[in-house]
Amino acid sequence: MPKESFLVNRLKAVRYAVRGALLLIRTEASIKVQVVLGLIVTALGFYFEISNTEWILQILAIALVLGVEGLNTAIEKLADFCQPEFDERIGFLKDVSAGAVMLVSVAAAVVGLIIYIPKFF
Ligand SMILES: Nc1ncnc2c1ncn2[C@@H]1O[C@H](COP(=O)(O)OP(=O)(O)OP(=O)(O)O)[C@@H](O)[C@H]1O
Repeated sequence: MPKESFLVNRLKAVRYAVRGALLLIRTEASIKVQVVLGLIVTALGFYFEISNTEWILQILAIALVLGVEGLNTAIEKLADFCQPEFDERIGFLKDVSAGAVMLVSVAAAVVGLIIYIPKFF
């Protein structure tokens, strides 16, 4: 079978990644909540006509939370697949992974507060 070109391989990788992102949004409750929050702050961004720098920080914050949340979901699924039984090591792994989500979420919330508190008050 002829080897597929670099371009075809890259296009396939993009297709799989888009499928993964859609699966994540369709199946994971936590991601749905994060997506809704992302849409709300995006609407606020348009309403308050935030600056380019504020848009960049807001987009990075949203992408960081969704990205880390996605990786956390993948780690949880992989852990459940590798060890469905109770195992302290799996508990540690899942706690650390959830902790990473919490850290970026707190940072994103602080970014949001720094942008919007002055606009509301
Ligand atoms: N197999 C296991 N062995 C030991 N502890 C586990 C195991 N599975 C889950 N835990 C503990 O329960 C916590 C919650 O795990 P769970 O897989 O339900 O994640 P979750 O955060 O509820 O996921 P979701 O994003 O689906 O709501 C983990 O952080 C961990 O402390």
